[in-house]
Amino acid sequence: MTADIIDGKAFAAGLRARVAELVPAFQAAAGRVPGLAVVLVGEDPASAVYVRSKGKQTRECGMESFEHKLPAETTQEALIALVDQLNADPAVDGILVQLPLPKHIDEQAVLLRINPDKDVDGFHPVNAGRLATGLHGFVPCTPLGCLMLLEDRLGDLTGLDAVVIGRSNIVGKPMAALLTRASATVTIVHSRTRNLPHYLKHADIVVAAVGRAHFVKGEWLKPGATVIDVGINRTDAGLVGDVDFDSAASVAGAITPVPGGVGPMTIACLLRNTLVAAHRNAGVALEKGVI
Ligand SMILES: Nc1nc(=O)c2c([nH]1)NC[C@@H]1CN(c3ccc(C(=O)N[C@@H](CCC(=O)O)C(=O)O)cc3)C=[N+]21
Repeated sequence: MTADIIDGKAFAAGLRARVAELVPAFQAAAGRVPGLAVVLVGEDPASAVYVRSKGKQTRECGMESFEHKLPAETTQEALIALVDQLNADPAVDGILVQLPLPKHIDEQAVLLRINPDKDVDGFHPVNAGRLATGLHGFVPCTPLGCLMLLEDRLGDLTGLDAVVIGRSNIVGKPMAALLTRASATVTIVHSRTRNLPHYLKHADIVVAAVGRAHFVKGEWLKPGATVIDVGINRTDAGLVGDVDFDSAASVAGAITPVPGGVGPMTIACLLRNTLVAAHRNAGVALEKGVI
């Protein structure tokens, strides 16, 4: 193995510490701490683990966590009524409705109901539009975390060739928008791309978000590439990414592990977005670039 391991877990801990440092000044100015509401519908065990860990890390940063656990048979109307209640609650700065939702609920209808200024996931079309047009808004946490790791490793990304594998609204598309904003040259490839290795051969940066275990092979990579693995695939061998780690690590210059790479950054960026939301919602200034 020749690649450096990008320690997302350590970077995320540092980001959470910076969030925690900024909470007291907000509290002094606003007379309250930032609040994050997390809504979980149903009993999916993996989702329950994430929600617990979000609540714990929110409190550890000195912010308030409001956890709403609803039964799997909750109606869309009842869920939307809860979103309305959270939209109207001045103690709630950020709202996260854990995905996926049960089949009988229209996910888009629920996400559309969240006040875009409390949409710390950045999933509302208004925030997708703000990102696409260069306005202030909320950027989805996973791609934001990936960008932070890339800039920490590479500094200025101007002119670098970046390939994003995957075109989801949650990762691929916002990742491409962020890299474009950072002046990288961006290619999006996906399941229907012909000759995917052809595109990877020139990529200085690869972000893999395909949802298929061990999909990206080391032999496809440009030597020295920086590889960000967004995959979380549960296999018999445990949690693995979308990148074939062993072969990739012998070609790449740097690579994120799974676990301990992008996953912890997602939650840290959620707390970061909640802190930013609180400042905006309360009209308290936050120094530019401080977080
Ligand atoms: N509205 C919404 N927003 C989300 O941000 C959201 C969601 N729904 N639904 C599910 C996905 C998944 N997700 C992860 C967060 C942290 C880790 C994480 O910390 N992973 C650890 C390992 C955790 C483990 O061992 O299972 C790691 O990679 O090191 C993973 C995945 C957020 N999601």
